[in-house]
Amino acid sequence: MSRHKIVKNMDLDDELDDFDGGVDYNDNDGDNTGSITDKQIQDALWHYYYDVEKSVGYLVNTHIAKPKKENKKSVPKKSGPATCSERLSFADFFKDMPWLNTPVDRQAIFVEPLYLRGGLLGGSSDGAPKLSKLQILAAARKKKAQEQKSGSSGIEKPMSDLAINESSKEDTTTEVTSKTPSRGFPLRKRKDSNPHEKHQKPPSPKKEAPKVESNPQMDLGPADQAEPSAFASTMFSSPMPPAPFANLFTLSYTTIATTATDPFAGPSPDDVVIAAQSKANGKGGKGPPKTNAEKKADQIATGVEALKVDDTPRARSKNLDVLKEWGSAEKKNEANFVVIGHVDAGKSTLMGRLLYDLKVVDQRTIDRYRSEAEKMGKSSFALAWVLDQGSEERARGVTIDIATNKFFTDKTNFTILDAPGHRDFIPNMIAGASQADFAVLVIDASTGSFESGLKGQTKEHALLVRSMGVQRVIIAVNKLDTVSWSEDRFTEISQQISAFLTAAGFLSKNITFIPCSGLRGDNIVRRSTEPELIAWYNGPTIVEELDNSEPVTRALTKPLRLTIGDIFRGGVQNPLSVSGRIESGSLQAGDALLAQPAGQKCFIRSIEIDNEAADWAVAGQNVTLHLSDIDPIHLKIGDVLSSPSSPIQNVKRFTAKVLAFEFLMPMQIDVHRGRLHTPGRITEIIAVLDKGTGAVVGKKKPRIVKPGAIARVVVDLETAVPLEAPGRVVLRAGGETVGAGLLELGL
Ligand SMILES: Nc1nc2c(ncn2[C@@H]2O[C@H](COP(=O)(O)OP(=O)(O)OP(=O)(O)O)[C@@H](O)[C@H]2O)c(=O)[nH]1
Repeated sequence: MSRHKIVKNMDLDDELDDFDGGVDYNDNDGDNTGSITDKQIQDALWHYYYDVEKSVGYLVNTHIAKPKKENKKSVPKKSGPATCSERLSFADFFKDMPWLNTPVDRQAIFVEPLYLRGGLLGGSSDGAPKLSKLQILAAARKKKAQEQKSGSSGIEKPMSDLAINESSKEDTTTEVTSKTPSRGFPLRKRKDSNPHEKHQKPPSPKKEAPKVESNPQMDLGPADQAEPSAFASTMFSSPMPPAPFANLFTLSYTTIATTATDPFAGPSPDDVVIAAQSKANGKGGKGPPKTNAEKKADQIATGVEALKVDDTPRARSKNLDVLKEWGSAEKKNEANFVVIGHVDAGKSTLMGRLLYDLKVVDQRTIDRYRSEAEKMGKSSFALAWVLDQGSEERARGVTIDIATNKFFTDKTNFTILDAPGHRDFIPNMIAGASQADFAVLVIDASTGSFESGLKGQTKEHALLVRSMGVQRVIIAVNKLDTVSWSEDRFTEISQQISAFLTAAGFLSKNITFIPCSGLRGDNIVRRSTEPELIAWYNGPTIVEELDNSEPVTRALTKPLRLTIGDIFRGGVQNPLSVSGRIESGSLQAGDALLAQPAGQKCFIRSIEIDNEAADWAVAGQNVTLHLSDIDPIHLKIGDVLSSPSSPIQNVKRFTAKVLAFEFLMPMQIDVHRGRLHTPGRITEIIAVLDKGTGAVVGKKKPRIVKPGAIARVVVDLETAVPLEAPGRVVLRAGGETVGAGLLELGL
């Protein structure tokens, strides 16, 4: 705790009550020596860090024991110890400290060595220092360089900052060649030897160091002066250092009494440490200004960080005609589907079963999950663990983030995007839905669960995927084993959901219902053999229905767009990689990319598709791109990569045609587009539109839009982000989805 905080927390009366010390402070015998005021006591305590004994000693010496006259003599114009606002000399402050009472005959005099001590750990002091060959070589080089340069203002290469050892050697050697005596301790680099500072400031005429009253034997030229430590700065900083040398420190131990200033004028060492710690923890606060050494260390660290990426070799483009390559390649359909539905509907279990029955996951893995899940008392979640890999997801039994997995049928390569059902994780569900070609909506058919799901996320998820452009949905009427494979229950659910989905804009031909049990594996990969079920259903399984999907149309000829879904850093071969689905266009190794919103250019070093190297990729494919020529700080999840020749623009304002999930009015919102989300505000409602024709209905500029209506709204964002028509956006406020729709125009 800092001194100031300690003082704040102290009760002065308590502190005084604790001490009697044999002195009667109220004993006023008419003499001034006995009348010590509260202020004087408080000042004494403050002055002596609440050391009661010292405070009393001081008060007794000053006001009681010594005659008034003498008192005045020793502390002129003062009736107590120096207050905070008054300057206090170190001689006064430390006068009772033993180290300043060293008898004169025992005081040491510092004698400087004549030459720099060379060799290991200073080496022998006989004669001239022994220098290494490297030192001699460096000295000769330095001397030559100095002769060639006029003055001392040459600009060093920023790279030389990285050669810390080398430069320190050079400094030392320079000392030798110029016969400047060493002080016997390592010298720090001077402020004006920082090349970055030289770039910023024009060279200025050489200035004289300020004259400080000191022992001439101990005088150091500014070039030799080390920078003070934080503690030294606090305790010994010169009272009025001229601005240019404010950060230089003179080790004038013999002048302490004359150069001392208020040691508490700046932050205490504790405060410095606390500020540094809180800064390191990212807990706000600007903290104390950085010393030159710290700034330099930062610059070097930044340089090294930047080098890591810049060092990555750039790939040469093969200049392929990617669309031609794509046309002649052997290819299968590729489809991404998102699995949606209310929490605990059985989404992860169903997908785990699908992967298990298709042998994407082996028996041993499932057995391991089962025994681990049993230990946690969650044995029914073993199949869900195929997708729920996070420890928190497993402990809580809920999906938190989108889980992806792949499987292949004869016709199609599928990517599963298993979305979380819990309302708290809707933003992650939106991210998954934004990459999906179609959706599998899982409904819990067990008694009561279907009904609560309808009130929960079943409808919200379905509306969201429709608003995000998904046209086809397969409904898995799940957990039918819990209702004895009841056809009535299946029919009831199908009718209600069908009515809702068609109202939400899905065409009947794009909606399919399949009765199933993910836990048991009925109608997932294999057809059910349950007599009660096969008595009334002999339609396709989930996988058969997935495989019946129409091939996805790809926006191959449109400009390249890829939203970053994940970022990987620190790989040995690939220091920076990103993954995501190519929404439109194509790319190849060696291509330049523009990362928005940062506006930074980078290059594709190499490409991976399904963990295999590839030369190119096209819209619809999920890719991992290894990048070069960009600092990772310019990239984050949700950013968009595009081609520099037809870049996506950052917009701060747009109009959108949205379906209102809740009442809409001018209000604060969050705008979601895939993984990207940013705060903004609905600033204007332009009109309410007819659902079928899109014509304006009612009066223009209404003040409010009812749930279920479609409206054209203007949205202003806090920061510009990459958005363009006809992108899909979701508007959320207070943890609820309030609307979703089509971006019409960036303004
Ligand atoms: N009886 C029965 N239980 C099932 C079936 N499918 C899933 N369950 C159980 O339902 C519970 C929830 O399953 P999950 O797969 O985690 O549900 P989820 O929809 O993925 O949950 P979130 O992702 O957290 O929303 C687990 O205890 C499963 O064992 C089923 O077909 N029949």
